Amino acid sequence: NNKMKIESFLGNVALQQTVFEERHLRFISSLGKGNFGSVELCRYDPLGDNTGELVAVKKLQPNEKSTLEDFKKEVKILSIFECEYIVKYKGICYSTGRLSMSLVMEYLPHGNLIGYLNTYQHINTRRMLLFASQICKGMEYLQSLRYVHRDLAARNILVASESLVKIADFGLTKVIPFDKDYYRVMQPGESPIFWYAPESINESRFSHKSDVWSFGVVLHELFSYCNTNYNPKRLCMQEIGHNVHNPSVSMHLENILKSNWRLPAPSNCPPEVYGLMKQCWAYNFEERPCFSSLGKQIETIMQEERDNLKG
Ligand SMILES: C=CCCn1cc(-c2nc(Nc3ccc(C4CCNCC4)cc3)nc3[nH]ccc23)cn1
Repeated sequence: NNKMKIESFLGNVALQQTVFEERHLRFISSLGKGNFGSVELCRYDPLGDNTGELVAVKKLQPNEKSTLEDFKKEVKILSIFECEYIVKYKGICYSTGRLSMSLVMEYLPHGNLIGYLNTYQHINTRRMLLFASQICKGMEYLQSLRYVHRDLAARNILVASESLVKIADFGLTKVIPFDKDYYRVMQPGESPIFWYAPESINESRFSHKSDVWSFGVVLHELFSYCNTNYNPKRLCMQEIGHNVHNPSVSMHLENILKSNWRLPAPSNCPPEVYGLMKQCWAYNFEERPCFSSLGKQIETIMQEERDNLKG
């Protein structure tokens, strides 16, 4: 049993469990809800003089869907990542008494892409492509560690500055087993099916190529300025018919995708960018590009934008 204790201690040390003391975490405001929990803005102020740093704290809301085990997995996953395009892990906070814990992360001041693009409508194509290439690099990094995000969407992309975005919310992220190239989930739960690849809708099959499909939907959200009138759910429901209700929505969605309907090109979207989206939305996952190929194509389009601007 001592061996077990030593292993678990070393495990924690290896995880750099930077522990934040709850009594120094001052609540400031609520930032949003993610998978399995809510996120709050806090100041970690051990000196008590308001000189402490602002942090984003994700509190686990233990309920039937999410358990402490799921949350510990999310913490473990995020604590491993070292990538400028993935929201940074800072540590954890054990709550005294209550059998719960919180995940402490860097605070990104501009919120998620949806709020940001609704606020700043003047973002030009080059800036959009810069954001797209950063998300692509973050996804390439995830893939290099055999992780599938499973919930890539503009709501889960945070804005660090006017020239940097980061991927967040790894509540649904899974590691692909070494002997397969996909992950099958048993309990689909409340799935964001309008961001899902056909094989994820039909067979709950998730892979790097299903993340690529979702990346195409994020591109569509970006170039639609995350306008709620043209968001993926609304556009799909328009096509399916608003009188259709769960659970047959996924069946109808699968049918229109199979008959080759896709989200329409956003207005003023450069044709080569819509071409990228269409590549991501190949019905057969083997025909979809990988993130490194997408990254290179985006860089090329950015270069053409630069050349055009020079005229
Ligand atoms: C993404 C996934 C879903 C869960 N989630 C994560 C966060 C989050 N947010 C922020 N910053 C932030 C800054 C300003 C605003 C405001 C609010 C009022 N209206 C305008 C925008 C909102 C959020 N930093 C973070 N670091 C790590 C997580 C995180 C929030 N929700």
